[in-house]
Amino acid sequence: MGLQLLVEPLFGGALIGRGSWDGRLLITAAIAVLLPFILTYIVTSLNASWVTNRGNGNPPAAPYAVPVLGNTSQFAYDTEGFITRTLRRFGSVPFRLKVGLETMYYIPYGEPVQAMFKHARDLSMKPIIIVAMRDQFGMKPADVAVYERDGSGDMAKPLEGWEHMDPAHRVFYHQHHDLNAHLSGVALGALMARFKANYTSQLATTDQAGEHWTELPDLYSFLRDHMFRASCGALLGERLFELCPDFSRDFWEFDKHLITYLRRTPRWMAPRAYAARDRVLASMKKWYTHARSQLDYRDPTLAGVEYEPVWGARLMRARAEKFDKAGFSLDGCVSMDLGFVWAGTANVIPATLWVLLNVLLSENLTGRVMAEVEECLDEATGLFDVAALCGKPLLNGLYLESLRYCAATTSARNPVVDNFKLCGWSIPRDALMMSIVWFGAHDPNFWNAGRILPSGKPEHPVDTYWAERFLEYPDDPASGPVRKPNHALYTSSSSDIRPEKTAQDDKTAKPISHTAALQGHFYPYGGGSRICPGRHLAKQELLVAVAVMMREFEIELLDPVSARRARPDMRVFPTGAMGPDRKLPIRIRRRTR
Ligand code: HEM
Repeated sequence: MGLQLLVEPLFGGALIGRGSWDGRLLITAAIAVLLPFILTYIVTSLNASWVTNRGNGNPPAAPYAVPVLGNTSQFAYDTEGFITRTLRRFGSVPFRLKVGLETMYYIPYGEPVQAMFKHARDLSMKPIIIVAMRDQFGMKPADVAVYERDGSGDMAKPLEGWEHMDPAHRVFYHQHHDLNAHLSGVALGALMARFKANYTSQLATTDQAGEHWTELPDLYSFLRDHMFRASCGALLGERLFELCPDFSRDFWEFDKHLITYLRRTPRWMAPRAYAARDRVLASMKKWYTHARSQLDYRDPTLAGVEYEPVWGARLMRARAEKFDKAGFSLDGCVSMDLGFVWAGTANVIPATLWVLLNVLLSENLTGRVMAEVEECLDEATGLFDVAALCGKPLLNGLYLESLRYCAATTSARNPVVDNFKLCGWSIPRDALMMSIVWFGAHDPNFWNAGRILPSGKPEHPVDTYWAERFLEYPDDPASGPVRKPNHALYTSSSSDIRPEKTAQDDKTAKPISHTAALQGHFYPYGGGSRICPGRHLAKQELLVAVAVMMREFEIELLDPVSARRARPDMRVFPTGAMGPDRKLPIRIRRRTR
């Protein structure tokens, strides 16, 4: 009877009701076709429950219905829905996924992901970096082999058994070291100063906006193109855009197709996607060839020079030298640096959009943001003081909420030791472990979602952007990012909650983002010793980008109803921070001062 209920909607109740021979034959055929899937699902579900209750050993496998394919199609084509459902089933128990011919281990938010970040010494990022280089950035097999050869880890001391490896071949270590050294301290200050100067001068001189209102088709494209140019100019130098004027257009076309590359869609099925990647790689190659022909990165007069226009940041010279010594081909170097440009821009720019959009959507927020921003302007230079911006409570809150709202970044590791244990579960050596920040960042039971409305629904559900979510206001016990157990705090009858905060309130607010408070629910930059090396740059760029945009222009959304409905574009989930799912037409004019 159960099976009949299942096949009826598929094969037509009328036919079955008639009781004809044809109908019965069809039912029998349908049962014969579906039975293996149903049985597979039942067996894998029972097994999952049994292993989960056992509480140790190899983590349970997520149930599936299709024998050989396992979870492949759900994971590849409905990642968000599938992982949400599976997390509901397993709670904080890590689980196995059968994707393609590989097994991966999904690490839930909370305690398990914190444990993963803590065990840096026993874990590596090698497999995921190789996958990204090969599938995303088009690295060829000979160059992938340079990566594969290195099992020495990314710490200064090589892993056991790798002590005698040629130090020049330790690509993971050099990359990790150079990124951390050149994206912090003095180098970060120099990078940021260039970003700020580039971006401020671009916005001051753009002919897309003047003293009269001009309509533009999309706020995101406007922001994206200026931020991208300023950021790439600061990192790779101004020659890049002189040599490749279409670099920005080609890059974002490439970025749009990222999910296609990650799904390993064959080239013949997605020729436009691969053509876009070919174009952006060709541009990077042109720049690389030019830089090599113009300036020897070993030139002793360049030592200590943070920036020159040919190679850009000192980091780029350091990378080129290490890549050459490791044995990468020119194409290999190009893929490496396309990866770096992508990491350096493709998350921070969408994250900036959500701050800007939400500020523009609310008069109250616009006023409060302008109040903070004005206090950070250095009148003498006409430029913003980055440290002052980073210290402003509301701006911090907007930045954090934006990452919570739009980031679907992945942290992946694999054990490099036998018998690796995570919260009591055994993960085999070399197995791929992964965790996506989105799920913890959207857990409705964890985050403060504001007051409970008379309808019983929260005022600021986790799938909406709430400017004050990360802020703790001393006179508002219902504030702060984590939902408190005292339900009465959030009921709308609680008269001491003022619906709208003021600039004065913001001065007293404290942004809360430390790991202990957020209990493994918020890791947009990953964590542990392999946390994103560009996180400081990202935060500073985002705040400067918003401040300069708000100070330079008056911007009005032409269709605020549609803009209010804009959500992260889930079609690209989980490739990183997601931009909006629609165009955001605006009118814009320069502020008169
Ligand atoms: C909002 C912006 C950003 C987000 C959300 C983000 C997120 C991440 C995440 C999740 C990782 C993996 C970390 C882990 O597995 O624990 C990562 C790695 C990385 N990020 Fe970022 N990132 C951002 C901005 C930047 C910027 C501005 C740069 C550089 C200019 C950058 C450069 C990198 C690099 C090079 C890696 C790989 C590190 C390695 O190989 O060890 N990121 N990022």
